[in-house]
Amino acid sequence: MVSINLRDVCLDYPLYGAYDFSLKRRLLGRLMGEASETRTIRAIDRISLEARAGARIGLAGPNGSGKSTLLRLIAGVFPPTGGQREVSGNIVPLLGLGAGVNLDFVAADNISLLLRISGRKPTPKILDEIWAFTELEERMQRLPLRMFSSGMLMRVLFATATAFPADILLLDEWLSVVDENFSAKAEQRLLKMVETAAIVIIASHDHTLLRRTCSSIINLDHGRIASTAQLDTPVPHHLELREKRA
Ligand SMILES: Nc1ncnc2c1ncn2[C@@H]1O[C@H](COP(=O)(O)OP(=O)(O)OP(=O)(O)O)[C@@H](O)[C@H]1O
Repeated sequence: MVSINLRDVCLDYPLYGAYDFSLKRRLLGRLMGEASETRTIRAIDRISLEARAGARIGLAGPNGSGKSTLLRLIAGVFPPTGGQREVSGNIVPLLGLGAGVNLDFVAADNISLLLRISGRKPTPKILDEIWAFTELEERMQRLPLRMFSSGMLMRVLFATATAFPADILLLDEWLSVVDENFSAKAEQRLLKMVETAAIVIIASHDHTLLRRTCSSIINLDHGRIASTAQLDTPVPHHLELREKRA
């Protein structure tokens, strides 16, 4: 059964020596037995959340309130520092351009790697289908991702992430970099995934988008749940994906 169960999860980002940029001082400090200064920032603070099939959850809250971090935590990109995370079902995380790729590897190898990470076998047929969806030149498959523009990179990542249906779809900022032609095609594919996914969680500053799309909205503040609003069942298919974030 598809489900997400978070119990009192916390996530601390380590800020290694963020306040001391002197390597010499840090090395000397270590030699002299000073306790190493690893400060942390608590991005998620004891959040509990349950979601079952059919859930459409919006994450709202000001900049830095923890929306992206919570999505990454659900996706398994970061293990929680504390609390428990139980997730059943395959996750498609559309979280951002950097997630999970090695810019020095060629595009084809990155695609294979991403497929393997999500438990899929990168057969030549699947690789061809993914590349066809990107509409990029054939030769670019053999170029390192470092040489791709952000729009091209977005195409590759989007085509790969959405090649298979999702049980759990996680959406953070996305699609705004891609040009109009690709965006329409991507939007169609994504709408289909939103329709068919058992659980969808969307982080956004756009309250109208969240109200139209979600059945509940969780407001985050300083990494905590400040409030949760239950909404009437949203009107389906009205997801405007070309939002720009504040
Ligand atoms: N890689 C990181 N290293 C250290 N701190 C981080 C990192 N990423 C985020 N943070 C901190 O974690 C907190 C939550 O950030 P997060 O990006 O999850 O917020 P957000 O609600 O998604 O913000 P926004 O609306 O601006 O995208 C912030 O205080 C931020 O500074």
